[in-house]
Amino acid sequence: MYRCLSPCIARETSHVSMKRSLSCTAVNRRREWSLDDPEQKRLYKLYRPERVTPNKRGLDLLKTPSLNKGMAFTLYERQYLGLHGLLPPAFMTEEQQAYRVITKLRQQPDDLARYIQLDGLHDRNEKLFYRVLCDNIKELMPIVYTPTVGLACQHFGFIYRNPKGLYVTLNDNSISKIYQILCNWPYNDIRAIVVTDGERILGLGDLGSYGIGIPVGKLALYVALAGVLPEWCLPVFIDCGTDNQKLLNDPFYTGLRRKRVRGEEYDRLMDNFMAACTKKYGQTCLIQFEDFGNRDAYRLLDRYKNNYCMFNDDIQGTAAVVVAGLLAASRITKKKLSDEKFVFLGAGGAATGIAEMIIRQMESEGLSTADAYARIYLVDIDGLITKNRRNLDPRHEPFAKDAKDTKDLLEVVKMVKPGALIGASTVRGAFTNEIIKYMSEINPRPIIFALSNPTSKAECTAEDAYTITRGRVLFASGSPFKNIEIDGKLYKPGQGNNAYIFPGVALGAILFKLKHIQDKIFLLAARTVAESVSEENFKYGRIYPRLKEIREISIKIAMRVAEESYKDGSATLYPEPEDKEMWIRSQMYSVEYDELINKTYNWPEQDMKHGFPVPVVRRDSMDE
Ligand SMILES: NC(=O)C1=CN([C@@H]2O[C@H](COP(=O)(O)OP(=O)(O)OC[C@H]3O[C@@H](n4cnc5c(N)ncnc54)[C@H](OP(=O)(O)O)[C@@H]3O)[C@@H](O)[C@H]2O)C=CC1
Ligand SMILES: CC(=O)C(=O)O
Ligand SMILES: [Mg+2]
Repeated sequence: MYRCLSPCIARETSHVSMKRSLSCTAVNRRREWSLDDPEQKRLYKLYRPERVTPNKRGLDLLKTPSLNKGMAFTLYERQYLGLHGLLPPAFMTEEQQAYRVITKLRQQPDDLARYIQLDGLHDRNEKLFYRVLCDNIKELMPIVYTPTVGLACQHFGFIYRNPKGLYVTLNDNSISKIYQILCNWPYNDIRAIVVTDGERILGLGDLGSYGIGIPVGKLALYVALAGVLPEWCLPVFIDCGTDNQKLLNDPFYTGLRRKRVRGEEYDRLMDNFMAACTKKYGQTCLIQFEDFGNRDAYRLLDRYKNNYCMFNDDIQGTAAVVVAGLLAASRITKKKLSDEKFVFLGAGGAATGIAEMIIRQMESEGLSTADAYARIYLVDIDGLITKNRRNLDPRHEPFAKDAKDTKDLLEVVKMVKPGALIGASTVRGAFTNEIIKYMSEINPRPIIFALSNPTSKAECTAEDAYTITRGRVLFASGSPFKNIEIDGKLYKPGQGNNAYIFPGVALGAILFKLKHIQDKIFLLAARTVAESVSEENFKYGRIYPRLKEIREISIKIAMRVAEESYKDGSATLYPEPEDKEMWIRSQMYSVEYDELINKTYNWPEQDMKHGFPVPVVRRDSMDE
């Protein structure tokens, strides 16, 4: 029985490093791992990974980022693996290397230079890249993710060095052609894809193929914030053209130089892509949709969500993180969500997704659906969404109000008197000082979320929100803001970003092999994040946990995903792990270098050349 399970759980690492990763760091604070414990030994044998010694040597090994350790290769490894003399004679531990990297990063002139340095490290030495990222998540998340990733995407043609994902274009519009492209990726056991067509990159609009930086950044967080193995991850850009004339004129542009295709041809490309991915990687390969334009985001989610293991992060992930923040805030305001009124600036994928999840939460608190809709006001580029509006999007219909048409946000806020004002509009500074002041006059603890990314698109700054309300605001922003001191009190603004949600949901979906991801999973994730907000966080006016806690939160989310998904039959990993936490932890990526040589293995004669073993794949003797 255990044997038949192994293909779905095999992973490329040594059992030595697995033992180390299980016993190391915060990952295992609650339960000490020991093979002396018969139950743990049983689980270890059940879930143990394949033992692989790399079949690479010499320069080839140094140029393989997943195996390269640079000057951390020991003398023994240098001799056995044909590296002797190829490296400077000194040795450096991974820790020393990480210190060298962070020191250099801090000396870079700006964030784009830091992004380029980290990108180069990612290309050369994967473990060290993740080690530095994990050890300095608060400092480096703004580099590999918003806001700097937005800047990197804008300059992508100029800074491009090495491919980090796959490009599927209109010229490959058949299942077999896309399948062939997938076969060109160096890893076969892909379990998670993040895909974009680049039409709405953060709040920066259509960046065409320069948008590939977003899937790359999101997947870096899969690894850093949820311990998903890098070799399971695949960033994909779907190139169907761009309507950004500046890019079409850009000599460095990396994508198809044509206007975006819409309609049937676009849909066929997306359908073929989904079919090719599942044909190659199986029905449980997770596909996260990221930064699609407004006209496609919801449409594609509705089209695929029941047939594939997929979700739209901007709609569902964002909804969950905002509801988490609102639930945490309700512990301070002492008001349930169903007691509040909400005004949204923006009515696109993010805002509508959030509004719909708030409705679900209000219903669970006992409010009728109609009453719940009545409490939410949406304002988009054409103003307040009212019943007078022609060609109303069916999704917006239940939110439309019997009210006067206006494009003036202050007027809407004065009319509604909301407890919470939420921005997902990409309009910098739309929450004017006057609006923030009014919010603080009508609420003892006004809730103001400026979610638009990157920082340059935020509806207001943290400084304005805290200063104008004299620190009473319950504030969150999509991109990070610096701490603020008012009247001698320190405020640490929280980041209302889907990065609290998607890594954990993905971890659960991947490890428990979900067929599809139901909406309720995101509400569970929201509650899990909200429960993780401590009184200590509140002390600094923050309604989200610290970024460095996300890895543990991801495990909790993954456990709840599993529990829920076994109940409704969407989890397909069998036998069902009894101890789900142990199973999750045992599968997570360790940033510590693996030992590349199996010292206990008795090398047979035919595997020896010049007195050294030729590294080959071997099963570890523990199984025998
Ligand atoms: N913090 C987080 O985790 C996340 C943040 N975001 C950010 O939220 C923003 C929006 O994302 P998303 O909803 O997916 O994008 P969409 O393009 O789907 O929606 C943008 C919305 O803003 C509206 N809008 C544009 N200009 C104005 C204006 N001048 N006044 C009022 N409304 C306006 C648009 O109206 P219309 O449709 O009429 O043009 C549309 O409803 C982005 O900046 C994105 O980076 C997104 C996901 C997660
Ligand atoms: C955070 C994110 O997903 C966005 O801004 O699009
Ligand atoms: Mg996004």
